[in-house]
Amino acid sequence: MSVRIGIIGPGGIGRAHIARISDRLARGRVVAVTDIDPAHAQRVAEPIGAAVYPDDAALIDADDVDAVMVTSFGPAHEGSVVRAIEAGKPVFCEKPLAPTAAECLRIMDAEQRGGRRLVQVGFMRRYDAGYREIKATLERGELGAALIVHNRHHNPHSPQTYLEGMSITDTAIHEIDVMRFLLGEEIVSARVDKPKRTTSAFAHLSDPLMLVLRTASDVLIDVEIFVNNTYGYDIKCEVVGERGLIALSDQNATVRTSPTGRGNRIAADYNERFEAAFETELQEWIDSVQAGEIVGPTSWDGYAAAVVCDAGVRSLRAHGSQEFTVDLIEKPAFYA
Ligand SMILES: NC(=O)C1=CN([C@@H]2O[C@H](COP(=O)(O)OP(=O)(O)OC[C@H]3O[C@@H](n4cnc5c(N)ncnc54)[C@H](O)[C@@H]3O)[C@@H](O)[C@H]2O)C=CC1
Ligand SMILES: O=C1[C@@H](O)[C@H](O)[C@@H](O)[C@H](O)[C@H]1O
Repeated sequence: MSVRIGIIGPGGIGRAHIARISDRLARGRVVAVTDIDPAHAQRVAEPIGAAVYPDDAALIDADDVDAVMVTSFGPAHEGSVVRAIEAGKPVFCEKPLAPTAAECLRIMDAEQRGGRRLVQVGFMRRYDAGYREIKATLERGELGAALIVHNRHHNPHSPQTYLEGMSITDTAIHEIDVMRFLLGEEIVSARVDKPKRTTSAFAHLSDPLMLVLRTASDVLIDVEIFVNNTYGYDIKCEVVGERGLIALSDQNATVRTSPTGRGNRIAADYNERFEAAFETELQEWIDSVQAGEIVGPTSWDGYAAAVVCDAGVRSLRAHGSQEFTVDLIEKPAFYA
């Protein structure tokens, strides 16, 4: 039998996930929808024959909802995730698990009180073939130890609702998580430097930013964050090892040559760039729900990334260029 999924807040990414589950993935079905905008929920639910619920609590408690997806905006995540945990239902929560470490700690407390793992966080880059190849290469020791990592995270445009701080908590959080995944260690400090501002961003936003992180073993990581580059969704990651470099290649399988030169397309958005990763991530989540054992990125991973974000946001608010320590609690045995 298919896993019957209820989705809370199907905006941009939520609708893309519904399309994946309905058209391309196996063993899952979206049967319930809710959104803070009921007319929007109705529009999303109708074509897939799903039921509409007035709020997250009603959807979570519905008898025919086996598992919950939370794709509302970050500040609304904690309430829905905790409700799902308290109802004993597996919950896939888009990143960030929550925008601050304090909210993530409350989610972890609820999950531990319930006594079993129910939460998977939507850190989809862990499922990307390029990042997996980098991780495997580092683990085989072919490049010696990693010393420095350069990252680029560009978006073409950010909306007016994208506020100061989100460059860290909503955007660079992908790099923060994937650096922990690749290097297998925690980040211990964060600093934000502010370069010259672009004229393409809304006035309330500092853009671009440079986030500089240091890990427990002293690997230095930089993340160039630019969410109004005007040209595309551009992601780079290059690890400098003791005996060589390894980097993500451009996302395209082909390179086109024409009278204007040689090149490839830049992805327009996260769906185009990471489609394969999203599909693997969601299929593994559906299968893990069916198997009764959740296996993807945990609440601890969501919390550990949020603590780094907290330090980065503090540096940003201190007008940048000041390093802040990342203070993690001791990892509970529950998440070992
Ligand atoms: N993994 C990835 O690459 C991506 C992850 N995301 C994450 O997904 C989440 C949603 O992002 P988008 O889809 O871009 O946002 P969006 O603004 O397009 O959609 C959010 C939806 O949630 C609804 N909503 C807001 N508060 C709600 C509440 N309290 N209860 C129910 N519904 C509520 C809104 O009405 C809207 O339909 C964010 O946490 C974002 O960081 C978004 C894009 C890509
Ligand atoms: O997760 C995502 C968005 O929420 C975020 O706002 C963008 O900056 C990221 O590129 C995208 O992958």
